[in-house]
Amino acid sequence: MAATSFKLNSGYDIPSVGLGTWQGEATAVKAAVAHALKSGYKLVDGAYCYGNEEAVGAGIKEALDSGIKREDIFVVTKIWATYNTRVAEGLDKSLKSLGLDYVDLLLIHWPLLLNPEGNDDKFPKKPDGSRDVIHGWDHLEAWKQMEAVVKSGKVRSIGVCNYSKSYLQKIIDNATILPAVNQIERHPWLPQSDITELAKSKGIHIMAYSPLGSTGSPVAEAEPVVKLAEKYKVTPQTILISWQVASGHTVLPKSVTPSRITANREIVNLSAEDTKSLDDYSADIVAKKEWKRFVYPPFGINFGFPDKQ
Ligand SMILES: NC(=O)C1=CN([C@@H]2O[C@H](COP(=O)(O)OP(=O)(O)OC[C@H]3O[C@@H](n4cnc5c(N)ncnc54)[C@H](OP(=O)(O)O)[C@@H]3O)[C@@H](O)[C@H]2O)C=CC1
Ligand SMILES: O=C[C@H](O)[C@@H](O)[C@@H](O)[C@H](O)C(=O)O
Repeated sequence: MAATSFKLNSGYDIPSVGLGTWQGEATAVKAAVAHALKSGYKLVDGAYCYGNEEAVGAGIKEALDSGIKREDIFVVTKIWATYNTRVAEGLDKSLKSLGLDYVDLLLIHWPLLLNPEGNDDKFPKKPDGSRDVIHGWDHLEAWKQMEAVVKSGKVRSIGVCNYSKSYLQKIIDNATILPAVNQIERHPWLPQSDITELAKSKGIHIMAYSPLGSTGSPVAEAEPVVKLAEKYKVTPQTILISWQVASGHTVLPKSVTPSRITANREIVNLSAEDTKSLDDYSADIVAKKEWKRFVYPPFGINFGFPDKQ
């Protein structure tokens, strides 16, 4: 039986599958969140910078009003890069938008600082149009503020996103509270095994984002994925999602299409042999440097990802 949840190092359980909400237009994402939670999803993944947290909150409210209990759902939000020196303030903005008094998991979205006094609350730009990055900022500062907000009772677990091996090691070496999670792009064309192995060795849970390859689910066309879909009589997307759960990761497929949202929760029990066949395909992609990273914003910073050196 495929895992329905995993235990975090914070002591809380995290569901194995959650609904992604990035790039979801307000009306569609409200309906998607309500449909997902009413159809059995237990986790919703959002972020301040997605600009749709009021709609996510409205979808959550619709589900709670239908009788679902707050303690039975797991809500994730992320501190955006303009708030990495104002974590408590960023958290309060998201809680207000979501209409909640706590979130289950708060994440640092990217380990850099965008100018908090810049010309835009989310995406400040320099006169030349490039992103207004404050260079020389130490991401440990944000982590210390994350550790502080846990005491507020507004957050149950804290973690990071997009931390490469070197960035994660720096947190591991200096943290009072270890991250519960590292949320990273992960699919067969970008397994990020170096980061995954370090995280697992320290009890840090991996959440796989863009598991389908983001918009248009391009990774669903990978031949080994298509073959396994035929074998298990499911869609390639179901194979991609099930592979993550079989690997011990929480997976965050995004959809605003009700039928797809329902389908994305159907996890198949991949055999050890079939899981390994995808692992081997993925390792071969890396060996041939044919990796594909679909989410890499133009921050102009080297985060230490092997595929970006
Ligand atoms: N921490 C971070 O920096 C990041 C976090 N994330 C999180 O991960 C989530 C998922 O990643 P995301 O990049 O959105 O994309 P996904 O990899 O989840 O792919 C989403 C795309 O696949 C389509 N799709 C979804 N299910 C199916 C299906 N069953 N059959 C066919 N097509 C399907 C969707 O279409 P449609 O919606 O039209 O149905 C959409 O175009 C995000 O929404 C966000 O919550 C993502 C990126 C970065
Ligand atoms: O969470 C999804 C991604 O990280 C997204 O937040 C970024 O890609 C952002 O749109 C940006 O352009 O910097």
